[in-house]
Amino acid sequence: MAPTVARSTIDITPLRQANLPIIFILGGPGSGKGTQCAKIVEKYGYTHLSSGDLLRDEVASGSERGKQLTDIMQRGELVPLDVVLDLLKEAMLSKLTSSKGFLIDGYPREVAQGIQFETEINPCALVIYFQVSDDVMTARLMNRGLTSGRVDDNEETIRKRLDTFHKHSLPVVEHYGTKCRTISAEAHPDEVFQKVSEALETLS
Ligand SMILES: Nc1ncnc2c1ncn2[C@@H]1O[C@H](COP(=O)(O)OP(=O)(O)O)[C@@H](O)[C@H]1O
Ligand SMILES: [Mg+2]
Repeated sequence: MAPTVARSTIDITPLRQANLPIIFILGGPGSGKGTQCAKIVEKYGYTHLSSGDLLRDEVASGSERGKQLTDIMQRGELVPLDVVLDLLKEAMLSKLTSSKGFLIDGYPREVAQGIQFETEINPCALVIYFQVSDDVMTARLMNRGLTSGRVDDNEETIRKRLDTFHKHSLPVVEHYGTKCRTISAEAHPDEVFQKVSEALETLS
């Protein structure tokens, strides 16, 4: 049964008109998206929006919408795409005046999400995909799970998240074709960031 989660109604005209660069950051769980985004924010002044963090914040807020999300996330499944898009729009609007652009981390999780985002907001300027083997992602997440307190950093849920990623998110990489830069991300974070910087500098 498809879960129902409340929608919001907000006017995003200012967001569309500002036309700031939008970069989708793709990669499996534990591929280093958060780590690299933090470095991009520091060097380039972009705003980092992690769909996972926005969802977790919404859950933590105790709102009705948050309660509806909790069960879905604990199962390692994807939440309804409209809800994630609402949260992203709200966050982007709130950062509009202070931002040089947006890093959309962990989104789109599936092709339909990307199409909906670009139709309702603006087309993305670039897509970066961090490529990491399942074994390395699993090891990193088990390690992160020791301290993260995240309900989904456990072996069972990690396996499901990897499956979900392969099934729904790899087609996104293909969908974006030459707009997507694939970066091998098993090396040290500084080495990975070197390649990220090169990709970003093709934008300006
Ligand atoms: N290049 C890297 N090499 C080794 N460990 C990394 C690297 N990038 C991230 N990590 C570690 O792997 C875990 C997952 O990274 P994170 O940035 O949270 O991934 P994601 O946001 O893609 O799920 C974290 O514990 C992080 O410190
Ligand atoms: Mg993350």
